[in-house]
Amino acid sequence: MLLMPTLGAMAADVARRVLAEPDRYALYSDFDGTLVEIALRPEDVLVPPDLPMRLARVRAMLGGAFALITGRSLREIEAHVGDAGLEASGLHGIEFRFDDEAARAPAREAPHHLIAEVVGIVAADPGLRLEHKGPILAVHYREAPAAGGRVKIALEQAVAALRLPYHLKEGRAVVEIIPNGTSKGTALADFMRRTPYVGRIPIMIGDDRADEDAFAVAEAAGGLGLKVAGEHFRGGDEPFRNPGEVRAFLALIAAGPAR
Ligand SMILES: O=P(O)(O)OC[C@H]1O[C@H](O[C@H]2O[C@H](CO)[C@@H](O)[C@H](O)[C@H]2O)[C@H](O)[C@@H](O)[C@@H]1O
Repeated sequence: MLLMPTLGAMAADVARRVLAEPDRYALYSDFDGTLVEIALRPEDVLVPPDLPMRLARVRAMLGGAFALITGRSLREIEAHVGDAGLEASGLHGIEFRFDDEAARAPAREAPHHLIAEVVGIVAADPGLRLEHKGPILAVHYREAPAAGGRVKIALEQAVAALRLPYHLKEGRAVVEIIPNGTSKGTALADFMRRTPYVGRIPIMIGDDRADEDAFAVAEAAGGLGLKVAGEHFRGGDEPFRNPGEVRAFLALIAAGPAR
């Protein structure tokens, strides 16, 4: 028998509404901290073996209107969940994969002088880790929690001194340097203009600061931003208490309406 966490009232209500009228809704989900539990290092995340199949079923239930919106690269996401037939945006709105077209070419690499500065900052502080994602540089301090404040200041100073069109986005024990112009909000807006997402009520699920940009776009369009509790959202009233509950919510939708 499959043991699933009990869903909170709000998540259960949203699942009921989606199952009653699947053609009215478009669902979007973040990956880390939302579909999978946070791990010490990005490469350590554990993906439940049935997750890719569940994601594909949710997509089928919603007539295709289900996409991942993540800060990871699409290559990384595929390494973890396969392609699961999913449409997705990676790198905070820089990359996309749609069914009807090849992945858009990733944006240019971060400039060499920025990379050199950031490599220096990371090398000076034991426990920091640089995740080089092409256009985006992410500095992780999960293994050196006390370094978070000074890392942010050092990265801010580097971007300002080099006068680059980049901004910082703080995440869960990470600070990312991201080219200006895209976010998870622009990614969600991009999906909302396309078939089959267009005209549907958007529901975004996420656990982090970057997801708030997508929540704002979803809510402005009459939809919902559903928070997952963790280091960032800690109000105690989040619709999801952990990624296990998100997976249970998706499993309910994947199973379809009770007959
Ligand atoms: O948008 P997401 O799918 O939530 O991705 C956000 C960032 O997630 C990854 O870092 C986070 O998860 C790691 C694994 O659990 C954890 O070790 C780290 O502390 C978290 O910040 C990923 O490495 C980043 O590239 C993503 O932007």
